Formats: sequence, C-alpha cells, structure tokens
Amino acid sequence: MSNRIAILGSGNIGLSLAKGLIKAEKYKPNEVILTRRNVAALADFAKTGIITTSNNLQAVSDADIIVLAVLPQQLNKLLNEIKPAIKPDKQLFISVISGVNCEDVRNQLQLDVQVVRAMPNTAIAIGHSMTCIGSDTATAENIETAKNLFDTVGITVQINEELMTSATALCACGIAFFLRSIRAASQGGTEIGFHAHDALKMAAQTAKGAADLLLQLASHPEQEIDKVTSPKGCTIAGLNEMEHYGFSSAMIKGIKLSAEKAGVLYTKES
Ligand SMILES: NC(=O)C1=CN([C@@H]2O[C@H](COP(=O)(O)OP(=O)(O)OC[C@H]3O[C@@H](n4cnc5c(N)ncnc54)[C@H](OP(=O)(O)O)[C@@H]3O)[C@@H](O)[C@H]2O)C=CC1
Ligand SMILES: O=C(O)[C@@H]1CCC=N1
Repeated sequence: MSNRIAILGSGNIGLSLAKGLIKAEKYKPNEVILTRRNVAALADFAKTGIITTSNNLQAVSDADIIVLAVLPQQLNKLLNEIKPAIKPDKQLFISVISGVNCEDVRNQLQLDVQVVRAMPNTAIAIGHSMTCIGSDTATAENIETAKNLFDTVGITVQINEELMTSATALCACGIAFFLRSIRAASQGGTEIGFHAHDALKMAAQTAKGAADLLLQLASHPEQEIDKVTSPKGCTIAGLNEMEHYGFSSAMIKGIKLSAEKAGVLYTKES
C-alpha cells in the first residue's frame, strides 16, 4: 500500500488539515485524497495535484491512514459505505468527529479497526493547531503515528478518551471564542479612535503577545496581568469593569455549554 492519507469529508476541518499537512511537507499533494459528495467544490484543490473524488470506497482502498471528518450525523452512512474496502490489519482510522467514541466507530462497522481520535482546531491550516489525541484500544504504535502526524501541524497532547468532549470545547470550539474576544477588542478600539482594520491588527497582535507570554515563559495569566495593572491605573479599571459585566463567567459558562453539547452531537441511530 502507498503512503497515502484519505480525508473523508473535506469541509472546514478536513481541508484545513490537508492544507496544514501539505504546508508542513508531511505529504506531497498526490499522497492526499480528499472526498466529498459535491466534488466540484474541490476543483481548486485538484488543480494543486491533490486527489479529489466522491468515491469513498476507492479512497479507502488507496490509503493507509483514513481521516473521518464528516459531521456526526453523517458518520454512520459513510461507515456503511466504506466497510467493504476496509483492511482492518493494515489501516489506521483517525476520527476528528466530535462526540463519537472509538467504540462507536467499531460498533457501527462491526470490525475491529484501529481508531485514534484527534481534536484539532482550524489553526491546523497554518501549522498552529492545539490537537488532543486519545484512543481506547489502538496500539501504542498507531497512537504514536497519529501524534507524529499532528505534531507536524501544531502542538499535540495525549489525553484520556473520556476527556475528548472537553477538549472539543476548550480547543476546537475555543479558537472561535478567542476570535470573538479579539473582534470585541477591535470593536472597542474603533470606538476609541482607530480605523477598523488597524484596530483588528492591533488587537490580534496584542492577543498573540499575551498567548506567547504564557507559552514561552510558562507563567500564569495573573502573574502577567499583575505586571500590567499599575496602582490606581487604567488597566485595573478596565479589567474590573469587564468582570462586573461577567467576562470570566461568560467564557466559563460558554465552554461548559459547548462541552455538554459536544457530548450529545452523535446519536448511534443517525
Ligand atoms: N470545524 C472545526 O473547527 C472542527 C470540526 N470538527 C469535527 O469535524 C467534523 C466536520 O466538521 P466541519 O468540517 O466543520 O463540517 P463541514 O460541514 O464543513 O464538513 C463536512 C464535509 O463532509 C462532507 N461529507 C458529508 N457526507 C459525506 C460523505 N458521505 N462522503 C464524503 N464527504 C461527505 C461534506 O461535503 P458534501 O456535502 O459535498 O459531501 C462536507 O464538506 C465534525 O464532525 C466536527 O465535529 C472537529 C474539530 C474542529
Ligand atoms: O461546532 C462544532 O460542532 C464543531 C466541533 C468543534 C468545532 N466545530
């Protein structure tokens, strides 16, 4: 079998993954197979040498790593379709689908396939994903294979499979939460005098600096905040006003609700 990866379901996250893997030179374009039913929507990718098809069976036959990247409610139909082409001893399944356990995939297929779950975010397209990896029965070698793959497109951590829905909320949905925070900051910036595009750039770079302070210095947010809040100053005034309006509480409640929702996205009967 050739060194090929098939991504079944080339929507937002499937395409982001493909872009990231090719950018990182983990795969050549002709080693990546993208599928979706409306294959015409992949025409731009086909022009770059990536294999695009609506034939999931053929894609599975031709690949040794198969990424499941359809919506939870689309999964069972897809698994029923690809079952005849699966070689359980020779292929690794990586599922990025929220709310679907490795066991759910095996039960639907009625095959003892190797499944690793991965929860990336859309920053995978530029090599900056936070990806959580987990499995129940996959071999250490296959978990390592999945980890190596996602290591090329960001940072990975291995977690217990039970925490995958929490990882979905914190990291996969999380990127949207931080993007919304940056948009809100830029809107504030526009109210106080900056043109929108300048305000957005200033807010985004400020957010990047905040994240890098934590990642590079391994410090705690409050440690870094204490360095900014001069006594009787304007930072503490702004921060406290935000807290009066429930800033931290809103983020915590949003993440909790996302995690609850992530746990019920898939129904076995779908
Ligand atoms: N978006 C994100 O940031 C993240 C999403 N996820 C998970 O990834 C999965 C996909 O999400 P997302 O990319 O946002 O969703 P999208 O709707 O953007 O992508 C799903 C894709 O699957 C395709 N598809 C549906 N049925 C089939 C089929 N039978 N065969 C082949 N392709 C099919 C659809 O195209 P067509 O209709 O043309 O077939 C569509 O392009 C979800 O399970 C989600 O939980 C995980 C982490 C992050
Ligand atoms: O919103 C969703 O359901 C998907 C899962 C994680 C990110 N997007």
